Amino acid sequence: MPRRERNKFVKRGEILTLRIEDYAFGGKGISKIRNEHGEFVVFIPNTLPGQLVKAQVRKSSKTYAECKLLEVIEHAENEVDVPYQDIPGAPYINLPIEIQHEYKRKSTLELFKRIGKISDIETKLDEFIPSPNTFHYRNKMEYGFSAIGYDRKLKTDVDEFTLGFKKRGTWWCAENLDKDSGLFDAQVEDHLKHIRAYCKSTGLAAWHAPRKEGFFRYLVVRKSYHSNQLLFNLVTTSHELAQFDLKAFSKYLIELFGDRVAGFLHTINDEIGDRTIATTGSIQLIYGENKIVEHLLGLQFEISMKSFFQTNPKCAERLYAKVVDYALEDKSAIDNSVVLDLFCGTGTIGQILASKSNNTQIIGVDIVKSAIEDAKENANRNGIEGLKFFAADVGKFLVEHPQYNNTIRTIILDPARAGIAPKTLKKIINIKADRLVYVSCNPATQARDTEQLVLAGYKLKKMSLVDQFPHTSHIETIALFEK
Ligand SMILES: C[S@@+](CC[C@H](N)C(=O)[O-])C[C@H]1O[C@@H](n2cnc3c(N)ncnc32)[C@H](O)[C@@H]1O
Repeated sequence: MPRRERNKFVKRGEILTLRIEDYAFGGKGISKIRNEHGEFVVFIPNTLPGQLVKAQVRKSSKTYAECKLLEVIEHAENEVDVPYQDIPGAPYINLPIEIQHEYKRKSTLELFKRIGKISDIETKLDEFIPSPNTFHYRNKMEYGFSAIGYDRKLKTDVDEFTLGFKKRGTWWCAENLDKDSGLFDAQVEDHLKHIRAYCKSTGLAAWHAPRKEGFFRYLVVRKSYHSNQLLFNLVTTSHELAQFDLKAFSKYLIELFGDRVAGFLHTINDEIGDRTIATTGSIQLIYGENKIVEHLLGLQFEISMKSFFQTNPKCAERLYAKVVDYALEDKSAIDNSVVLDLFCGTGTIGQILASKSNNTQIIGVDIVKSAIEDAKENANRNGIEGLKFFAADVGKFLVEHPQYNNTIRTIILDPARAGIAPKTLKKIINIKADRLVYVSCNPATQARDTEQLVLAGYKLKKMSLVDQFPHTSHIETIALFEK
């Protein structure tokens, strides 16, 4: 057996000090190590060109290494101060938004060239759409309780009742959020330290991730930009629930936020894994309503805790307007036709499209039951007819409904970050629609699917990029494919 060649540049686990030279898709900074053996590429997520960073080698091959960021030692020249607490969810908040846009535009197009094999992708770019709000744009935040905190001065873990976010690169310890992060609601985040003090004063423990025990797990908050109201969901384990007064906690929330509190829910989650919290466990309404209402492009949408809803609703209006523009570009393929809205969530896109077309029947499919229930209620509330919603896996749904093959002209696709499963994509291709309007929150999976769609005879006609998530590496894309 050939001996594995020793890496001449880095060792696994080694801690390096690196200057970031370039930016790759997904927020990976690129650094290069040069020595007598040549040049070696190192990727470090959440870093920016110009920064000097300390990073630890996680994986390495003959040609490149992947590192974990430990610390930014020197900031880049183009970074500016902002009056917010820095959090792992906003690694680029110090970078002027125009520069963020440029990095996102360039790296996304490169991805479509490399993975999607679209060599002339620049000519397909229709528009780069910025978010109307650069700060305070999110409508949902998930704060975690932790029995292990982090002392920034001492640079070490400490036993401390914590409420905030996981420290970057760790799963066992968190950092308190003491003030506004600039991403969500300033009042909620300025009061988070008071909520933490209230919970701590009960004597019940915060979740201890290594031991997998504790009472308080998460606090999830949803906000409506239309009503300015808030919906709270406290996630705890069940063991010491008798010692926690849920009604008193809802009163405390009302003391802090007054009539902004639309409702308070309690979720029991005894699972030991740190999985998505708002969607697991049994959920119970303690106070007020279990939903909030958001307005988008003149339509109303009720959103429950478990349903997917675009995180930046003001920017989602721009995203949806573009999706509908692409769909309506060939109105003959929409009016008096059946349109599939696959991965439809709460049915937002289908409803907006139906409200702007004539005699169109929209078939919405999503795997989350509560999202489909919300979609049906929303369509009723908005008085839009001609919509049918199904709670099902898209792949299974298409097998069970062969009547759509060869009869559909337009399909809207908006899958989750993992993208469309290859078998499901084949079924979608088999429908033989003329046009696909494909929305994605993960261009890497969309670029992968683009190659398959082109092989199946589709052409990428144009695409737009939407900055739904300022200060992160994420970008939303809308691609129009035609036969
Ligand atoms: C990015 S969201 C799109 C939601 C919607 N278009 C909107 O803008 O509100 C992706 C949706 O895909 C759904 N989903 C994920 N996997 C699925 C599957 N295999 N079959 C059906 N729906 C799925 C999720 O529940 C989620 O609502």
